[in-house]
This record gives sequence, C-alpha cells and structure tokens, in this order.
Amino acid sequence: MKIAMASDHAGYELKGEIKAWLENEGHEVIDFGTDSKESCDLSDYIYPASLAVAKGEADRGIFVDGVGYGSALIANRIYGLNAAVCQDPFCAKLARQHTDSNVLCIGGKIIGSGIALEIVNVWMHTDVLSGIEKYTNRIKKVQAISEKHLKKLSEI
Ligand SMILES: O=C(CO)[C@H](O)[C@H](O)COP(=O)(O)O
Repeated sequence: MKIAMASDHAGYELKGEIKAWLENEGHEVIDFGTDSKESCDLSDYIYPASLAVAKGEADRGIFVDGVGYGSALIANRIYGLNAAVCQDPFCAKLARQHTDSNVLCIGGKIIGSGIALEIVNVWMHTDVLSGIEKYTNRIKKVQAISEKHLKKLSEI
C-alpha cells in the first residue's frame, strides 16, 4: 500500500520508526514531514498528508503527534477521511472492522515504539466487517453526515 505519513515534533521519532517498519513490510511511504524534533505546528504537515489521502495519492494515512487527537481533529475535517486515534491494538482492530478508518493517529508522547508497531500491524492487516449490517449501516450514517456537512475536494 501507499501510506501518507506526517508528524509534528512530538511524533517525529516515532514516525521514523513506523516508516522504517512499513517500508520493511514492502509498503511505500510518502513522508510529509516534519523532519526534525524542532517545535512546529502539526497542521503544516498533517493537512497536506490528509489531502494526499483524500485525493487518492495515498491509500491510507498514519499521523503521529504528541497524543494523536490533534492530528485526528485535522484529518476528520476533510471529506473522505476517517481518522481514528488508537492507543492499543484492540482500538486499531475495531477502528478498521467497525468504522473502516483510513487514517491512523498515534501519540508519540504516550505510546512506546513496541506497542505503536503492534497497533500499526493490526491496523494495516484488519479489514472492515463488510458483511455485518450493524457496521455497514453505521458507516453509511457517518457517510451521510459527511455528505451533509463536509465539502468534497471537487467543490472547493
Ligand atoms: O499532541 C499533540 C496534538 O494532539 C501535539 O503534539 C501537542 O499539542 C504538541 O504540544 P507541544 O507543542 O507543547 O509539544
């Protein structure tokens, strides 16, 4: 898969570890920065990476900041993106199975690299439970909310 990655300073180190793991697994990573631990604003990196996923230039996104929520907040404002903050592999499994998330957000200040790589591994290898009506209905309802409240990229 083609994965868009981005981080702020707080997620920079963990981004590098996840990137290396993904590439070792044969995935292509498009790295939108940041490129150092120097303090920065996460919007400057997460937003362009989010757009790459929304435009289909990447299949999915993995974003790393201090606690994950800031990245998810940005990504979930963009039509077509469904970002989940995951703090353990179980969250990652449900984020894929129940809500078909296409963006994973992890907090480098709160998650060690061992558990982070487990989270990424589960998230990368779990599919949405497409045959179960309860979950497909949930996804359709969220999609309907997006249709009502978010602009498609083609409308901007
Ligand atoms: O976790 C974050 C957003 O979800 C950021 O990484 C965090 O807010 C950065 O804080 P600071 O600039 O004080 O290091």
